[in-house]
Amino acid sequence: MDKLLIEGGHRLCGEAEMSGAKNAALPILCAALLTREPLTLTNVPQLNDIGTMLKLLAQMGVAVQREGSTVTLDASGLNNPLAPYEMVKTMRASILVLGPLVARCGEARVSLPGGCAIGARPVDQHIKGLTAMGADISVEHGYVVARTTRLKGARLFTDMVTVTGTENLMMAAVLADGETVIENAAREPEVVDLANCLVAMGARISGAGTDVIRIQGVDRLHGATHRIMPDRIETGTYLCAAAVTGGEIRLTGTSAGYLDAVIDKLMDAGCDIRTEKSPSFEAIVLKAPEKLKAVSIRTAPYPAFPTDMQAQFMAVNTVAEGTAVIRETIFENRFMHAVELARLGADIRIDGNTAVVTGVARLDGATVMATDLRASAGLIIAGLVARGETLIERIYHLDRGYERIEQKLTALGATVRRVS
Ligand SMILES: CC(=O)N[C@H]1[C@@H](OP(=O)(O)OP(=O)(O)OC[C@H]2O[C@@H](n3ccc(=O)[nH]c3=O)[C@H](O)[C@@H]2O)O[C@H](CO)[C@@H](O)[C@@H]1O
Ligand SMILES: C=C(OP(=O)(O)O)C(=O)O
Repeated sequence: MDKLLIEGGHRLCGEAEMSGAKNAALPILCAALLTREPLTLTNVPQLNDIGTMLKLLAQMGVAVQREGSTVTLDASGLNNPLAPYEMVKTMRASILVLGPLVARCGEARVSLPGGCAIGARPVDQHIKGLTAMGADISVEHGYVVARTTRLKGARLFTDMVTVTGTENLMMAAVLADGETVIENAAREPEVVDLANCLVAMGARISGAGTDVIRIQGVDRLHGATHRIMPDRIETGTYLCAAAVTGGEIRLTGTSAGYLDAVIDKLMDAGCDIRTEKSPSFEAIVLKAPEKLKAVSIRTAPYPAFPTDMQAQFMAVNTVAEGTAVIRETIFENRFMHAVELARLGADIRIDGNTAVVTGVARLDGATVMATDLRASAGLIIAGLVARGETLIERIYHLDRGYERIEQKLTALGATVRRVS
């Protein structure tokens, strides 16, 4: 099993290009199931989750062509509306085939998904919404089994803000009969990116990016070409890595507009951040202070601070001046990186969904274990600033969500090596 060996203490300086967003690309790949015509996507990141999703779609009968970061999907031959456990056990986003399959085929058999073990992560809201639209759904032997004639538009209210729930229901609604209104919808930029792609395919959607999304069902969608939005979590991760090492970096291929909450906190920590913008280009430039100040955060749905950046900020706070309080309100088991950070000498106290992090003068390299995707990112950030060598085990999590991370970090001046 691959491990990552980091020699800490090098400032990150220079330029890195950010990739397309995993959490936008995954739902948008599933949108290809909604049409018989080809969907071409550009800026698709090369990640294990993307590979898994493409295999899943291919075994359903979708023709997949991939050339670098461009993927073309042709679902005219869709003939097997099944998502088997073996293919979906590593990936939460596999549940996103459910809505499109029910809408297009009138049936689906989708294994309950796996993904990061950061909480129970039920899919009851997806099921509740599809049921309200007329699907007959049962859970049998670990599979969601759905059947319907044509879905009917409905007024849907999710009990909590759910990102993939909103995406699944929006994809189901685009081919439903009549109007669907999703209330309490997720406002994440990835939901908006999916809506933009669906609109390019002929869907009628308004309100994406607000908490009420309206969808007028159409009889069919057509092919389109769509560019996947930049990965705001990858961007935030590199900003934290530069901040913690006292570095100065310029990130291209990304956009500050999706990162207000994260950039605000880094500025509170003392970083100097500016954006360079022209109609066709945007870059974010960060210069770290001599000494970072502790910053408290509370995770919540967009536009508030993202849970997917919580581990990285915990790592930043371990060496900042002062004490930070970190509240995780989205996932009940997303502090697993704390005990691993403690191995490096971090001072962290956990009480329920709250972590109190008191900055220490320095971290010391040690062997640690990555427990999920963003925990891995948090450990890398800590390893970059720790004295000596840090060995991170189980980095397969990392390969689900960060494209060419060793190359990008190395180009910025880090000493990072993958070892078996
Ligand atoms: C592939 C993808 O886009 N993953 C992102 C997505 O995950 P994902 O879409 O799985 O996360 P949700 O927004 O659905 O989860 C939010 C909360 O709602 C709960 N819930 C959700 C659905 C449901 O039917 N029932 C229920 O109880 C979850 O357990 C969690 O506590 O949004 C999360 C929150 O921003 C991010 O951390 C993930 O990176
Ligand atoms: C939790 C994440 O991914 P997933 O929802 O795919 O498990 C993430 O991207 O941080």
